[in-house]
Amino acid sequence: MAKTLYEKVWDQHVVVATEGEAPIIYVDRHLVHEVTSPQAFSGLQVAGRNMHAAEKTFATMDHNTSTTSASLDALSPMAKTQVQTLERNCKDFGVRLYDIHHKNQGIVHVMGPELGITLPGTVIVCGDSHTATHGAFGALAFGIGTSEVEHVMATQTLRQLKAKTMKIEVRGHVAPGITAKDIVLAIIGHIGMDGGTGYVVEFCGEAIEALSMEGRMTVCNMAIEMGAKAGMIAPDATTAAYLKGREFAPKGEQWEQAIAAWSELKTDAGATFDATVVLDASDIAPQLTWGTNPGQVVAIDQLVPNPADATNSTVRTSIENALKYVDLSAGTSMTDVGINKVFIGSCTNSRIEDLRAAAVHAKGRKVAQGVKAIVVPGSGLVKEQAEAEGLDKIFLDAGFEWRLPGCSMCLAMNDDKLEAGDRCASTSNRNFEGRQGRGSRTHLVSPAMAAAAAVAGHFVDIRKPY
Ligand SMILES: CC(C)[C@H](C(=O)O)[C@@H](O)C(=O)O
Ligand code: SF4
Repeated sequence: MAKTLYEKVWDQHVVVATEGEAPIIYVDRHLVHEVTSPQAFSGLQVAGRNMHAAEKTFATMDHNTSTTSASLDALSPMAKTQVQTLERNCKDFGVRLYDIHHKNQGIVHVMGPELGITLPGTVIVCGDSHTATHGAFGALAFGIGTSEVEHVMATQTLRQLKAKTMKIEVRGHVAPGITAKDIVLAIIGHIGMDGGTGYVVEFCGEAIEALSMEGRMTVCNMAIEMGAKAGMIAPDATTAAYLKGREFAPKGEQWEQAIAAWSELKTDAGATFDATVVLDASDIAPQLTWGTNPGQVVAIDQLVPNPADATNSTVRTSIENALKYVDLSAGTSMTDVGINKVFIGSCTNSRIEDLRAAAVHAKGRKVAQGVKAIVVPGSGLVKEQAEAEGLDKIFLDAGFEWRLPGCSMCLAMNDDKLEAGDRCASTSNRNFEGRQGRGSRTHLVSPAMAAAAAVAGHFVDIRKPY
């Protein structure tokens, strides 16, 4: 029977399927960070259990670490406790840890792929919703809750219901300057913030195939922002080229075997999806959110929407509420919206390609007066590479701050927070009320759009001179 990519990976991982019960699936890789692991580790401790396969678990510190100092003393008491607890737990249970002094430390969804921990056809879980990122490699990757983290630690398996399947095809090619972030924001604008609920989404089509692995990760990262359980992209030559030679990727004969196995990881002709969405890539302009969820998005040459144009009263109310919170008036041109903060980073857009795209707009320019802009590489390796390419210098010369890796301003869980009333051009993935700091406003954009906003002081259409 013809199968989708998801069904193939799923079938290869079912360990127990009992009639009337959710199946149990095998987990190949478990990623861990300091925020969602303490209770899971202590659950094991209390039960006197060991980890089933500690070597398949990889830990990093990212959410509440400091991006200005690699010293524990720079952390708040709560953050310090979480970081130290992770350190102790990893030691006690024999888990490999990339701590704040390690050169591979970074955001869990940046660090995993770049070390080759993320591989096609695997099941990857982490106590973090943006685990969907790893689906860019044709892995089935999704976030789990803390009690499930403990279950995976103890058994290397997980009880899971099978999801429905959705195909999102982006046909044709994007115009120059249009990035993966614009593609995924356009998709969310099209299907809505809950359009993917209950589904594992497979992204496909020429525009997706044309993306680098960095771009594919950006797209899958935001699968969760359309409500999907996971996002997947079939592995191909781009995937293999990215993985070759990475620390935990297969080597020698095993590499050859892996390549052969990965070539099977695609949706068969004739396989059916429960839902299909088709977009035309050439219609996609630079995107930015205006509201308080990622589906409240427009193209840069559009206006802030008018609640009066809403199709029903629920939509009207949500537009009204969002406009009130973000303090924008209907009909305002998006290019007239000024910002005072810029955040280039997060597991959506902090990889080398993202920093290169931002640097193009920073080069030889200056951050506008009154704007504070920070660039936060996603990992130690990204930072190292960016510095080798001189990107740090470009940013610093332009007046951006160049920081240490971490989640940073994505979520207001560390020192990098926005203040009430701040308006931020952010390359992250969530823009709900207070996400980057109480009373702050977030506009989600691509790295190029964020850097351009930093130098202009307001949003600009990067397709034209500004
Ligand atoms: C802290 C963590 C549980 C959370 C998540 O799961 O997504 C965070 O990474 C986020 O982006 O809000
Ligand atoms: S960068 Fe943001 S979205 Fe990604 S894991 Fe960290 S907090 Fe979550």
